[in-house]
This record gives sequence, C-alpha cells and structure tokens, in this order.
Amino acid sequence: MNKLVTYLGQKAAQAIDVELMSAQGGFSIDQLMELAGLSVAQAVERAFPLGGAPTAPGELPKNARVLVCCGPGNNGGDGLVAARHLRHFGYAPMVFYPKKSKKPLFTGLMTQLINLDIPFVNEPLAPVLDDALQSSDLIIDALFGFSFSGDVRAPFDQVIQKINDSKRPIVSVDVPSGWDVEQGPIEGKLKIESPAVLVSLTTPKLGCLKFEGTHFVGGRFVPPTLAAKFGLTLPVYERSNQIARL
Ligand SMILES: NC(=O)C1=CN([C@@H]2O[C@H](COP(=O)(O)OP(=O)(O)OC[C@H]3O[C@@H](n4cnc5c(N)ncnc54)[C@H](O)[C@@H]3O)[C@@H](O)[C@H]2O)[C@H](O)CC1
Ligand SMILES: [K+]
Repeated sequence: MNKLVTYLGQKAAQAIDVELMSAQGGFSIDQLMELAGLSVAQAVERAFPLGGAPTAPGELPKNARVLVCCGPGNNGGDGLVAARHLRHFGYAPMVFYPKKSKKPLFTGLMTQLINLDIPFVNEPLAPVLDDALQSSDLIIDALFGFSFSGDVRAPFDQVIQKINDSKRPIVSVDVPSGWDVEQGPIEGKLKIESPAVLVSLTTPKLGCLKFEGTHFVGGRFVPPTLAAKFGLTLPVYERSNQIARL
C-alpha cells in the first residue's frame, strides 16, 4: 500500500513546507527539522542496527562511527539533528559541516552536539575528510535536499567525489545529493552514487521514483487537512514509528 504514496515535484515540496510553517500550518522550522532528523536516525537504526562483533549482514559494530555530512541549508540541519539522536542511540557520530549557518537554530544544534562531545571534522578537505571517511562505518548524506539545482558547486563537488570514493554505505536524507529533484540521477553529472538507504521527508520527490535501495519515508507531521489540500497520499506509519518503509 505504501508504494502508492505521492511523489512530489520541487515546487510542490517547497509549497508544502511553506504551508506547514504558515499561520494555518502552525509549525516552526525547529519542530519540523527535529522530526525530520529523528526520522533519519530511526531509519539508520532500522537499516544498520548496532550489533556485537562479528556482525551480521547490515549490522554495524557496537559504537559504529557514522560520518554525518551536512550541507548549507535545512537538509544539513536534518543531519545535525540526526547526529544528536544517533549519539543517544549508541552510535559514534562525527560531523562534517563545511559551510556553517550562523542562524540561531543551527548554532543551537551545533552547541547541542558539542555538549555531547560529538567531534566536528574540519577543513581542509584533504586529508582530514579522507581520514574521517576511511574510519567511518556509515555515511549520512545531508548535503542537499529539495532546493538543490544545477551542478554541484565547490567545495561540495570534492566532498561528493570523496564520499563516493570511500565505498562506505550511504544513507541519503530526502534526495541523494546531486540528483535532480525531479529528473533523478543524470548521467555524467556529479552526484552521490547508489545510496544504500534513502529517507524521503513528507513524501518522496519525483527524481527518486527509480531509487532501488531501501526506501523509508519520514517526517510524520502532515495533518490530513493539509494532505487533502495538496492531494497527497501519505505513507501509513505504524504505532510510534517515525518512518514507514516503501
Ligand atoms: N517539509 C519537509 O519535508 C521538511 C524538510 N526539511 C529539510 O529541508 C530540506 C530543504 O531545505 P532548504 O534549506 O530549502 O534547501 P537544501 O538544504 O536542499 O539546499 C539549499 C542550500 O544548498 C545550496 N545549493 C543549491 N544548489 C546547489 C548547488 N548546485 N551547488 C552547491 N550548493 C547548492 C543553496 O545555496 C542553499 O544554501 C529538505 O530537503 C529536507 O531535508 C526541513 O528540515 C523540515 C521540513
Ligand atoms: K541529501
């Protein structure tokens, strides 16, 4: 049944976001980002549970190292929130956040991570990022979401290349970074290649129609009135789950 969820174009995704945060919607960005990031952390835990050594397929070692790569916008904010929840779930996150926002929401999220002793991997990209990638068990791609367009600009071109070269499993947040939001992966364009897991937020975007990995939807915050207004078919969430698998 979840296969029938609505896939959204870029403008529709942005319009729903605006509506949620309008006077009618009543949400703040902090709330939506918190729920989005919690969904991402829950998807990581579902797809890559912590085990003891030796690990079963799909399991990660106890205290697995997760490198959370955050971009300059709200997709990056989802990554910062996910890093905090993952720490509480028993993972060992590190954060790579080269273009840090100065907005209070983001500085607050960073302070929360510092208070949990979560390390920030700082520039220069090489060799610091290379070392972090090599020592990670899993990578979260929270670089770009539904507002991405065009060709990936510096320094994120190098970052995406290095993530791909690392051959580590990747969990992409909302849209695999570099994929066209509506057309999907375009041959010859730099992009995250073959993420193992995708966590679409609210509902998936058109460019992810042919995504072949493990696909979850998260962002359990859309009321039926808003879904009806936009003609959305939402996934069915069970019990207290913040994610639904497609
Ligand atoms: N309702 C929801 O589903 C919610 C989703 N959330 C998350 O927010 C992102 C969308 O956030 P937004 O800030 O609008 O944009 P992005 O993070 O996708 O990126 C904007 C950022 O990226 C820069 N940029 C754009 N194109 C390029 C490029 N080609 N090269 C380099 N840089 C680029 C741009 O300049 C901006 O700085 C959504 O996907 C969800 O992940 C909310 O957290 C909660 C509600
Ligand atoms: K992403």
